[in-house]
Formats: sequence, C-alpha cells, structure tokens
Amino acid sequence: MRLGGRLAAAIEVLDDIERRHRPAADALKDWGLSHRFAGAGDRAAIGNIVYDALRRKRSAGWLVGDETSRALGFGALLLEWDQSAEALNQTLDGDKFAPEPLSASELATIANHKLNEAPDAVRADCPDWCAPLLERAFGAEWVAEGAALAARPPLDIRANTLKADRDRVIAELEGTQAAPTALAPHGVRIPPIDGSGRHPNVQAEPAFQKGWFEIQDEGSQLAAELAGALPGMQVLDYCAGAGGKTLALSAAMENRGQIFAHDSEKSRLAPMFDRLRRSDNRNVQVVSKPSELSALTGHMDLVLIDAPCTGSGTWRRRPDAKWRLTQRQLDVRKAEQSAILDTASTFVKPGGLVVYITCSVFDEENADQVAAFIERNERFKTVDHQALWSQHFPGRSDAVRFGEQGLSLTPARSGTDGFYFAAMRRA
Ligand SMILES: C[S@@+](CC[C@H](N)C(=O)[O-])C[C@H]1O[C@@H](n2cnc3c(N)ncnc32)[C@H](O)[C@@H]1O
Repeated sequence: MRLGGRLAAAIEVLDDIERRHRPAADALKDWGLSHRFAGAGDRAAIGNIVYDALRRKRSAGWLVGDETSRALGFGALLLEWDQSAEALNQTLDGDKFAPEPLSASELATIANHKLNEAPDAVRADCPDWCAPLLERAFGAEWVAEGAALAARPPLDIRANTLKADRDRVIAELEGTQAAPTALAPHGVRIPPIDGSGRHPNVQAEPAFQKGWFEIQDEGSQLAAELAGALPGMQVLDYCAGAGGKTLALSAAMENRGQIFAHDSEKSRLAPMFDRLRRSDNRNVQVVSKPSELSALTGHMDLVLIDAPCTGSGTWRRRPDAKWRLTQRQLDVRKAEQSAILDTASTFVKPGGLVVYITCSVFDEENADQVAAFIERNERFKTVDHQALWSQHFPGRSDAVRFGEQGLSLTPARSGTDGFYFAAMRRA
C-alpha cells in the first residue's frame, strides 16, 4: 500500500473508534482481520497514523480546522511525519486509494494556523476538563508536560538480573538501537520510532523466551528500585496485576525472602505464572483470596501499592484512554485508592514501609491521597524523598520533581512515563 491507502485506512479506523467507542488496539486488529492483503509494514504505518492522531487529537484538529477523522489523520501526518501540506497533496496525487487531497480552504487554514499560537489545552493536547488538573500538578510547565505526554514513547526493557545483565541483553538486541536507560540501573531503551517504522518484536527474541528481560517502562523500573526491596524481606505486592513490579522486586531480592502477590481481580494475576517461570523468580507466592492475606497482618517489611488509577501518566502509550477519561472515573479511582491505602497498610509491621505508586500525574490521585492517608493514620510518616532519590541516583535531581509527600516522574522531566511514588514508614 502507498501512503494514500494507509492514510485512508487510518481514517476508517479512527472513524470506527469514534463511532463505536472502541479501544484503538481492538479497532486496528479488526481492520487487519478484514483486510488480510495488508502486510506487516502497512499495518505498522496505519497503526502509527492512528496513534499519532489520538495522541495529538487537539493539535491535529486545530491545525486542519476540523475534528473529523479525516482532519485528524491529515493533521497527524503533518505534525508527526515531517510532511508539508503541499508535499502531502503531491504524494497523494494519482493514488486511487487515497482520500481526497487537502482542499484549497484546508490548505489556507493550515497555512494560517501556527501551533505556538494555539490555545494552551490544544498545545497540551488534553481534554479541556483535564487542563486545570495538569496546571495544578505542573504549574507554569503544564503545557510542556501535556505535550510530552502526547509524544511517541520509547520501548523500555528491564534486564532480569536473575538470568542475565544489561550488557548481555543489549548485545542480544544488536541492530535495534538498544542502549542503557539514563537512570534505571538494569534498563535498556529502544528510542521512539520515526514515521512509518515500528519497534522490533522483542518478545520473539530467544533472549526473551529465556527470561533474560521483561518489557517495562523505565519509570516503572525506577519506582520498583526506589521501593528498596532487599534479599530476605517479607513483601506484599497488594495490587500486583500481571506482575511487572513483582518481578522487578523479586530480582532485587535475589530470590531470597518472600513476596506475596495479590490482586482483587484473579484474572489479572493469570499471566504472572508464565512470567515467573520464564524469569526464574522463585520467591513469589500468588495470593488471590483476600482471606489468605489475614495471616500477614502487621508482618510485612514492605507493602507495595501500585494503585488502580486513571493512567494519565501513560497517555503516550494509551492515547485513546485520554479522551475516554471522565471526572466520574477519576472520582471512582480516588475512592478506590484511599480504601486500598487503608486496607493494605494494615499488613505493614512496625518500622516497615508502605509504598504508594500510581501511573497518574494528577495530584488528586497522588499527593492528596498520601496527605489524607497520613492524616487518617498518624502512625505513618513519609520518608525523606530527596535523600532516598539521591541515595539511588546521586546528582540526578534534575530528572525528578519533589512534592511535599513524594516524588514524580514525567516524560518531559524524566524521559519516562508519568509515575508518582511515595514511601511512608510505620512508627
Ligand atoms: C496499576 S495496576 C497494577 C500493575 C502491576 N502492579 C504491574 O506492575 O504490572 C492496578 C491493579 O490494582 C488492582 N486492584 C484494583 N482494586 C484493587 C483492590 N481493592 N485490591 C487489590 N487490587 C486492586 C487492579 O485489578 C489492577 O490489576
């Protein structure tokens, strides 16, 4: 397929997402199934246009002067694919599968619309109702932070130190531009792709099958690192999901001590069993029933709460979630977070730590939750996060933002997904 056909397909998929309120991944998969002639390169290019259009929905629409799928598709190519409007029209000329080229009035709008003159929420590529949330979290930097959350993400990997090390993983991934991450000690980064390219399918690598590495954003690796799990500790990973953090904690503990991995949704824990086997993590016990946790009350050195959240810190990877999010969903997550903090913290022993993590950038889910928890539970005090950070990453306070209760990582500041981290010690 030429660019015109790929753009037309992307517009069709964007329409499907909008009309049927579908996740982007599902709509793309369906398109692929009903257009089997399209090759892997075509699918990657169509996926890139769709995801670029969703990440940059406001600015793409503003640039072309409309909010239709067509405007978003064209806008994405103009913003992210280094194409001028005139060059794009020339490329589409004579391609019978291409959408109608940009009209004279669209070309005039594009020529008149300078993105640096667009309203703030357009430059931040966020829904209007989220603008005050970002402004509260980032002050004068909120537009730049929003824009960074709308950029293409890298592919990050954590070398599994139980089986390999970072240099061996990088050597295995030769030819992929894999390089050490800036902060995470076992992290490997493959930079964001350009244009119609796609990241390598690293899960097809023999080294992945052998358990040498896991896919994990650098921010998630840093949060696990800062939690400070040590060999011999008793740890409860209370919202373990598929085990991204569990596996990192287990490697840090060198398989010594015990991790209890719990999640209220049994089905979310299911993929963990395969991951544990492949990675040779032998100190993890999966505990799906809440009743089986009661014996742990007051005995844990560390309780990790990787809380359910809006995921606003991962908008680069799941841009459709940005437009589906509602105030009501945020309120539901907030209620869940405070209930989980109260319950999970009962498992910490005196002198132990509860670590609260979200992949959200909103204060409402982060510092506010921690402040309210500490007010309700006077036995807990936050640790000195500046000291904790410089103990792990000396001289790199430029890469983090410290708040009164904890610290946060963002694409703009840290080059990672958005994460919040707060550690509280029980007296
Ligand atoms: C951010 S995800 C966890 C991701 C996982 N820790 C990782 O690193 O891959 C949050 C998890 O919290 C779980 N959860 C939601 N409410 C919960 C509750 N009340 N108790 C325990 N887990 C809960 C969700 O099912 C979800 O799997």
